Amino acid sequence: MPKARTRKPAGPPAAIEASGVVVSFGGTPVLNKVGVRVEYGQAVSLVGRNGSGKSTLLRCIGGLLQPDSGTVRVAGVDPARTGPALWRDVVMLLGDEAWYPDLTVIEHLELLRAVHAPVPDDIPRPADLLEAFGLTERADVVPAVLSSGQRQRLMLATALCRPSKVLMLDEPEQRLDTDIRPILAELLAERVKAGAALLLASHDKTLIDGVGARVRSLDQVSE
Ligand SMILES: Nc1ncnc2c1ncn2[C@@H]1O[C@H](COP(=O)(O)OP(=O)(O)OP(=O)(O)O)[C@@H](O)[C@H]1O
Repeated sequence: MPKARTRKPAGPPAAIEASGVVVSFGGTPVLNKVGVRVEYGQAVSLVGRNGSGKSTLLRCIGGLLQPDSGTVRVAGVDPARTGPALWRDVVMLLGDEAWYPDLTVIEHLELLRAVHAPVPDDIPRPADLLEAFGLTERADVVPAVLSSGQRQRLMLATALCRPSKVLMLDEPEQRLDTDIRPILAELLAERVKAGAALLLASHDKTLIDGVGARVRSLDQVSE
């Protein structure tokens, strides 16, 4: 009698898994069967020339864009079809800024911490994050009066002041002075060390090396 084939039990789902992703805009292909996988405790950076589809892939993984075909899973679920429970553990900085015009810089961080309470001790406190990002002097102003680089720093502080298991950041180094980049890398590396999955779209060597990211090129797959 033939032996019954034993199937290897499936392990826990990856933090991020995209496979065979196809996206076209107006008939022009942008992503042609692209995939990426990020485990918890890992960092991956998407690289590729301008227009190679890095932001488009991030938007698919963030559930903001439905691919023409292919599979996207975040923590094992389809991000386009899931409820709020998944998003509580996910930080996405995909380019769109959104502020409460009547809340100060530090109040934005305090609000996020209150929503995510109880916040574990390994998550940096608002005052420490403002200091790390050089915003201490700006703690009590509203975002509208910040420079664009200061708003980018605040955006990053909001991403890091709350617990998360998955972080997706599109060019987080944009508009940052070079002296802030190693600080950002260190803060992100701490999150990865604590078990979070980090998916970047970035060519910044300080950031890629600082977080120990594996590089995933989108050029190779589109050529
Ligand atoms: N909503 C849209 N409608 C039409 N075309 C789009 C749309 N979004 C992106 N594209 C096109 O898809 C291609 C990939 O864009 P995407 O922003 O994903 O590239 P990228 O690799 O992130 O580029 P960059 O390095 O310049 O940030 C580009 O040609 C862009 O013009």
